[in-house]
Amino acid sequence: MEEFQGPEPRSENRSLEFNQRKWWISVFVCGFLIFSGDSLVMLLLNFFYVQDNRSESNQDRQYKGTWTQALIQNVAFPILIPLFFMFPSPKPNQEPVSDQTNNKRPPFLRVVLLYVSLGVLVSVYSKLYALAKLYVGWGILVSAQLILTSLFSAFINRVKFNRWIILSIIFTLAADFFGGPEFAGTPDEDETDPYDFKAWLILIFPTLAFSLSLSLMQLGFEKVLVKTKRYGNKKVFRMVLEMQICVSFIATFICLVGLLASGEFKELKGDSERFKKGKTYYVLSLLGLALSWQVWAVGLSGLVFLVSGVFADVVHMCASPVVALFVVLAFDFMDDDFGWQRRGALLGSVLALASYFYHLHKTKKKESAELNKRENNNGEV
Ligand SMILES: Nc1nc2[nH]cnc2c(=O)[nH]1
Repeated sequence: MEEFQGPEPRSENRSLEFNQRKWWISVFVCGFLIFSGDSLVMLLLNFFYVQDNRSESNQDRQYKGTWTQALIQNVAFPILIPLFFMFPSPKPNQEPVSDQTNNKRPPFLRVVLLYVSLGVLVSVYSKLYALAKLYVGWGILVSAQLILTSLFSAFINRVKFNRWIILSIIFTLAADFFGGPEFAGTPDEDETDPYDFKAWLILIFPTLAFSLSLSLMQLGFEKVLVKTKRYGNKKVFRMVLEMQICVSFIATFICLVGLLASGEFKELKGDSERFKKGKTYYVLSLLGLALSWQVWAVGLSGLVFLVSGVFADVVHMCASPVVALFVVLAFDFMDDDFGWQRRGALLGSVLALASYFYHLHKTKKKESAELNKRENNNGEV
């Protein structure tokens, strides 16, 4: 799972210890990025929708502006380019490409195919997430996302589920269901018909695309990117930034085409003029949103790379009660408080994370014990 393999048998133990420490730090940093990204995005989204006066608009207009939001979710990827060059890259593997893989398709084509598929999935979930959030049913359905991620991970990534992971998933589902933050974009009067097939598709497709993208990302790191010559058959963090930049580039392109083709770009001027705090704040809030989405996305792909898609989704969903707390503190929404239900959800998040971390701790300990055993056996020979 990690990027570094100590070559000398004698120093293998110390190298493993060092790598594990580095790995734990990376996991905590990525987790922090997800929590920060989730919180900043929700605070800024609420600010945006409050300033945009949605509740006073007609129902039809309340569901607009979703291509813009989808574009904002992906467009700030260029800020990652300098970071990409700062991260070290291993020496490229000099072996001929055909020796590295039995697959007939050359690695370069597989990488392009991976990024294009992920770019399409990300654009689909960005657009539909922006739209689905405006439906009341979203709060109920978003929990299903983790179940889908688990199913995809079991079938596509062959992830094995033990009792600690299952316990973590159950606590996460409860935390997300009861601890979700208030969202100012939801129309006051929901007119969606429970039998409206289109509304169900709008709610189901972003969860499907999001869950599938996590599994595909994990598959990409483990089976495609490690096989490219550039990374010399190693897993390095640079891959996370490369994937994020390339996938966001494709998703940005698709969202831009959507924005132009739908004619939504014509509404931007009116939107900025209607913004209660004025045009400058309109631009600043979109800029802040775009940067926060990148913070979130790097944390998310980082955890997929370091652990798995399921773990990344668990951490993302466990952030809900914390985000709800920040929203309660920052806004004065009617009937929005941090009551016993949300406190319980926060406890659920803590237990979910504790359970998954305990599983990871046990896995790492087992790795060290196995190495010790191997070294002892070698010493005896
Ligand atoms: N579908 C989906 N899209 C997202 N975009 C950001 N967060 C989410 C999420 O939880 N689900």
